[in-house]
Amino acid sequence: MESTMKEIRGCDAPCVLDMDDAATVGGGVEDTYGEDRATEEQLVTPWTVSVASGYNLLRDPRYNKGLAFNERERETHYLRGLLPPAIVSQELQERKIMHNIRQYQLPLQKYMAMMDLQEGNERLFYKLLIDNVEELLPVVYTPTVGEACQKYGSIFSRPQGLYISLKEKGKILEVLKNWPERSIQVIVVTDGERILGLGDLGCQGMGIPVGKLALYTALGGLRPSACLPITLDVGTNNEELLNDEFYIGLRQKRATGQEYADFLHEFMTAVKQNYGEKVLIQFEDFANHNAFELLARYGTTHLVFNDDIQGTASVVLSGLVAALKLVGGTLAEHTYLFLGAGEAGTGIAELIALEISRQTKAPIEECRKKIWLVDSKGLIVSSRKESLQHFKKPWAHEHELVGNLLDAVNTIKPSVLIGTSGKGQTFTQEVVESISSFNERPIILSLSNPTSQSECTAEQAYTWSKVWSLLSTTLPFCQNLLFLQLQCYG
Ligand SMILES: O=C([O-])CC(=O)C(=O)O
Ligand SMILES: [Mg+2]
Repeated sequence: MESTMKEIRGCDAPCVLDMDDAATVGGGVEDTYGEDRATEEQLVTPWTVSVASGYNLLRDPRYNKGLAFNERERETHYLRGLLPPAIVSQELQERKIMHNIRQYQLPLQKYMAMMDLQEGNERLFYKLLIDNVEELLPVVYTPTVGEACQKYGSIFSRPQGLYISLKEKGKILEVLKNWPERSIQVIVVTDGERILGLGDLGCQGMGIPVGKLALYTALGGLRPSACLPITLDVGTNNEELLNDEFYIGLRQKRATGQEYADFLHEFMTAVKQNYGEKVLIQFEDFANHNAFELLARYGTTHLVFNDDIQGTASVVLSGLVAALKLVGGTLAEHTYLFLGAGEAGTGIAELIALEISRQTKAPIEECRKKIWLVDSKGLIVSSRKESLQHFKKPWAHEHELVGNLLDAVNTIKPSVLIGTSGKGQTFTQEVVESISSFNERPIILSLSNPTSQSECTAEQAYTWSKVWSLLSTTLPFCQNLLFLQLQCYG
């Protein structure tokens, strides 16, 4: 200690840090943290254990209660004078904020108000979300979160979550240690390359892990402090963002190949080192070309889950099982046609096939034949097999080439039509009329989101089909299904 202090202070006589000594350095004001002794080379780290009180307590979202602090709390936590005299219960504060939020015309304004609340008074934020889930879920998550991510740079005020960029290569473990919480149970991580149906939003994808974890707390009961939203910034290929003066991420093209793999590997290793074996790492909104590979690569060494491949699939399968109670028949008796053969499409298709196989005891290869997928080049058929990405190959059945969705509907004659294409307005009137012409009760799931990317709206499907009992839903509107998904985590 003596020699360290001597070095730091650069004095000849032995120096020991004691209170008298501390009081004299820096001109009479006590140098509690040794700041006067810090040099460029050797910073002083003020390790302390502190109890939040007074001004700091009001600015700590985890403990702040706003005007709900009672007289006794105001006294014991040094809050006198820092708050106006009125004591306002949490219930009344909730009513006031809901009233204010309802005044906003634009969903994005409501989103910003909710994020402000999360950053200012976490308990009130979750109370609002839990008590008004139908109204606020589409604000905090899809569809509004999509627009928020697109404009994240412009609306950015305070950082949420942990940003790990290529600049932190070689130091990811240190970055994780900067996060204030130690007992993390769930990490939702994105690299921002496929944000909902909106594509590459780079670093601005942070809205997704933040929003999703807010739902896990509100609906799944996870402690907020156990949740860690992370965005890996490996660059972006979105030219508009690269040229946007308000963009908050690295201004470079995406890292690919070995550089990307090494960065991800460092991240995965550091997470396990810092939080242990049991931390759940949820991959969210990675592009197809990385999502399947990451899940396969880390499936045996880490507790991993890909929401877009596995989460959406479990929600949709539960939706179908519920729908069959209305529509009739077993899963095996239906024929499925997907528009979109990416993570969501192939993930759902595989889970349906697995469930049919479980129910009928038929081999999975046979069960897959009930399911057809259309991608941007048309129906996936065996003659296209060579050129298909690996995750599409199991769906290349024997059939002649079919170039578009309408022709595929007319030849395959599905009873279930599922949209996972990320392309808006692709379930056209003709498509809906066609499927309704040979099904008394077709099931139409238009899952792409946000709403601008939905294959059709529920209203369009009902209007065009003229079938009273048609079951139609779009992802932003099927919150009851999302709730089921959350229960799986909870
Ligand atoms: O968050 C959802 O429910 C849907 C989703 O993962 C996506 O579209 O990427
Ligand atoms: Mg997703």
